[in-house]
Amino acid sequence: MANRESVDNKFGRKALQVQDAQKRILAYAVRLESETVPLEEAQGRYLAENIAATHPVPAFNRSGMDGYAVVAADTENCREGGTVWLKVVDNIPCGSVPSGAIIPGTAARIMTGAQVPDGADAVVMLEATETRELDGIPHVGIHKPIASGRNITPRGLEISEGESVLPAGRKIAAGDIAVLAAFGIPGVPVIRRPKVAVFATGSELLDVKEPLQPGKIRNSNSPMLEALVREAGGEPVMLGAIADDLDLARGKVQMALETYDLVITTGGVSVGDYDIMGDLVREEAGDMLFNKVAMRPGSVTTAAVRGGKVLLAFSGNPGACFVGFQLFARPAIANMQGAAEPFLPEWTVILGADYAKVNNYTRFVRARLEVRDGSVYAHPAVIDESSAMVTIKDSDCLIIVPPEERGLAAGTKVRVIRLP
Ligand SMILES: Nc1nc2c(c(=O)[nH]1)N[C@H]1C(S)=C(S)[C@@H](COP(=O)(O)OP(=O)(O)OC[C@H]3O[C@@H](n4cnc5c(N)ncnc54)[C@H](O)[C@@H]3O)O[C@H]1N2
Ligand code: MOO
Ligand SMILES: [Mg+2]
Repeated sequence: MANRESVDNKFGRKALQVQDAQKRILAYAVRLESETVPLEEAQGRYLAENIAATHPVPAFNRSGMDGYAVVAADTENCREGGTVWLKVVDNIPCGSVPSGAIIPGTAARIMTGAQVPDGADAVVMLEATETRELDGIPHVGIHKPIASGRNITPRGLEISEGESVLPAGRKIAAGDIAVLAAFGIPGVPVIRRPKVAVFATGSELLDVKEPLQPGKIRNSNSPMLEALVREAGGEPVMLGAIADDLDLARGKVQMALETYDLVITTGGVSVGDYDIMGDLVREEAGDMLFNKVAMRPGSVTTAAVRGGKVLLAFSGNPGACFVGFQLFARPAIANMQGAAEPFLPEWTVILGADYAKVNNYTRFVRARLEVRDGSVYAHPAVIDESSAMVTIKDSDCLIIVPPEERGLAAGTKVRVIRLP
């Protein structure tokens, strides 16, 4: 009788919608602690705190040209084609400060990026000037009037002191690095990378170094997951592959959940005789978040929580494992790093070829994006089965095919998840 019940339980899975499954995971895959990393190691990390400008940018009125800082009103007098001669009273290379203010009738030679002296309100570029000495004193000749403000970037134009510039949860890219450097932040507060344990189950699995044997395959999912974890900002901890043995898997899962922040497995989540991961999660039903999702591939994706840690058990089928990672593990790893937006971006694009498969579950079809005549097309992979491995490498998006569709014609607008 007990046996009968467990069989019913195994087959009678209730499918959750993808978004509900994601919500359940994110409720447990929460932000980790922060740490400080050197600026040169901050790229790709997520900011732990809001960063405010420590000074205005620019911090002083800055010359945008090599030339002469002048009082613009002085140049009015050359409107009729004449030349105005101004006494050069200062020389301001970049990195220096003016020795005094500019008064009408005087000018300062100034280089791009240097601080504009008080009193000056325009910089005339060198090419529009001539120089000569009058009574042994250098003078600059200007032939055309210049408007007040020309070639000067005023203090605080880009940002004022104290203004918020980088919000917490932002993924640090090159432009952010520039901002952090400019504001003198050599140690950047970021959320630590989650340690993500990965192991595969399957008595058919060989290591990459082993020769192929009859009936066996090399474990390609583990190295793929390792790369995906790293791409998502996690620190992969590779725990190898184990045979389809329930006790072995139980021990491994327990150790991994105690030691690491997140555990990902691949294989053995369906209803087959050796699908031990499914059995393992069902053993302690209270911990299960779900064991079926209304999606293809990866409908058998299973998730559990133990001691506050999340276990994501993906299908062994490579396509399902890949899609499962993108939909569930990537947002979990991003959320644990405090990402403001843990989900991959969705775009609306044009379907590049007919897609005839119909399904009562939402399909996530691996596809390749192409820009043609300024429009973006998504071309579904010819072989997109859950079990197909080789075409994963050709996909840079997943087309979302809703369940009610009766097949989609080329030219239809479709939503895609843009892969990194
Ligand atoms: N009677 C039913 N059979 C199956 C169902 C079902 O609902 N009823 N679901 C099918 C679907 S859908 C999928 S997806 C798979 C899920 O299989 P498992 O998650 O149990 O994975 P395995 O049985 O371990 O392996 C499936 C397939 O993938 C290969 N594999 C496994 N691990 C790896 C790895 N690390 N690297 C590369 N390839 C791997 C394995 O050799 C199998 O070919 O179940 C269907 N069956
Ligand atoms: O879970 Mo399976 O991948 O739907 O084909
Ligand atoms: Mg199986």
